[in-house]
Amino acid sequence: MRKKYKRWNWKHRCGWELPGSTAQPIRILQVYLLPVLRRRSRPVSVYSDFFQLLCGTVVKDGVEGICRVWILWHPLILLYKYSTVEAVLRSSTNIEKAFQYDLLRPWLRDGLVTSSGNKWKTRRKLLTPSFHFRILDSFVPVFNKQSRILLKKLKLMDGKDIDITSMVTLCTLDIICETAMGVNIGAQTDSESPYAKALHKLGESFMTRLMRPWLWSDFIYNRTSLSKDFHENLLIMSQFTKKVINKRKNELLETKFQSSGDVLNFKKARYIKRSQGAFLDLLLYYHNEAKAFSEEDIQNEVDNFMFAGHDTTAAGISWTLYLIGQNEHVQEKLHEELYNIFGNDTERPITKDDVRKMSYMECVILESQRLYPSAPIIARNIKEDVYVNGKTIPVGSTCVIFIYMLHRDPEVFQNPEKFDPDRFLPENSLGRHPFSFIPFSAGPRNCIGQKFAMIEEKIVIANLLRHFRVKSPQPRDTINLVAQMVLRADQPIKIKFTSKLHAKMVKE
Ligand code: HEM
Repeated sequence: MRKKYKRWNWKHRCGWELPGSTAQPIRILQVYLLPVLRRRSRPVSVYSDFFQLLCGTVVKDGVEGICRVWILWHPLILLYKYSTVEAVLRSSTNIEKAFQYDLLRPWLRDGLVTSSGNKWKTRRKLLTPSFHFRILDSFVPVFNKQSRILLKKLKLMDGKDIDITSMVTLCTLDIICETAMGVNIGAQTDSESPYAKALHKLGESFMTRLMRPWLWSDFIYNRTSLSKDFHENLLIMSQFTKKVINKRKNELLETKFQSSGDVLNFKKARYIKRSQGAFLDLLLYYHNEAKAFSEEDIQNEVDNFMFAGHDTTAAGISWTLYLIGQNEHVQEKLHEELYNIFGNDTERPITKDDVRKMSYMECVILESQRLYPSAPIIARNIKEDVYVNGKTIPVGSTCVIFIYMLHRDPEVFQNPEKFDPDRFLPENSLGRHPFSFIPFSAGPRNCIGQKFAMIEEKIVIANLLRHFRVKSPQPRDTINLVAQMVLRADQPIKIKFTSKLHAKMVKE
């Protein structure tokens, strides 16, 4: 008991010593908690106010990249400069996710996103080969196929303002289902897909709970209708993944028995070389041959890929298209790059070599991730004291890596609000600190899917720009941001797609 008190006292003393404002809890109450309790405003606008409050607090009260915020009795330490961020992310001890991630546990269980300690280390080592470049290359046809379905749908809406995020999300969902599980759920063509709906609702329920601290207690939450809905959707989702896993397992076992020569040579490399739904196949290899994964473990990891791998890329693609539609000269340069690769051929599927040639496209995607990082905030539970700029961040506190503000550090990115993809040209990136731009996080717990995401984004955007010119009618300063599971706008992002042929005729 005394030990616990001492630790509590130490944490609070350190909390008070770190830069921050004493008036801040009152602002949180005013801006966030009371409106949510009174239910007077749309939740999304309250979340947006809260996000702005956090950004404002950091600017006003933070010192040298650290800002302490009290959430009730718990100090939250916001870090937003490369020097402070590096101290936490580089550590091999401070790899445990913050307690807020525990709210995801009923969904993600002990998968890669939420696990910690030795379990996480072993899993990460086993799963890294799933993102081998050969496997990623084998996904290129899926990226092409699904982005062409999106293209066809957009062609039917030529010249109209379209809510881009919802359409792109269905496309990236189809992509992750096909690449992670080897099944096409056809979410783009069947808007009633029960799996897609359940996944979407799970995300919403999680956010609703996260933003209401009184629901963090299981005792209270389990008595609400929100929890009932959450568990109903969870059941739909897990039944679906279970079915897919069993089917694929039986298929692989059958192939194995048919060609008995393979049984003895059932090596990982062969699996990687042959697999179609590679993530699942590799997991099944670990299950069948190496006995390293139970069926439940496989399901956990598939659910984790589904969670981490589609909203993030959808946000990335949507914000990039939005920014392209706002910047005519950037769009011009992109069209030129695509013309140099494909000429006038708009139909040929994109190959892995084409992807490597899209160097300006890469700068555009990275600059979009700088301004609108899909994951604007991540958090760690501090397991070992961290010393930064002569200050101590004590064991037991929660560190928030504020990626959104980190990417706006004027000492690193001059005129930070300006959209300027040239910042990422090799000559302009020289000497930039590696922790000053981290859309995929950094250090041992960085994003395992970052190469996957970059290839996917390039192919989807390129396939659209080979056919369309894009225009974004909403100016940037009219869009408020909301940090939900990914960074979103508080209103649908509209984009007008005009087929190039049509655009040319209008010009003439
Ligand atoms: C633009 C797209 C993406 C962005 C910006 C992104 C960003 C991130 C970030 C910031 C983290 C660290 C999260 C944390 O510390 O809490 C992360 C982790 C992770 N991401 Fe991504 N991600 C993207 C796409 C993907 C894709 C496509 C996949 C899978 C196919 C994926 C799988 C994962 C997994 C499994 C983790 C947990 C890794 C670990 O803890 O070892 N991500 N991602």
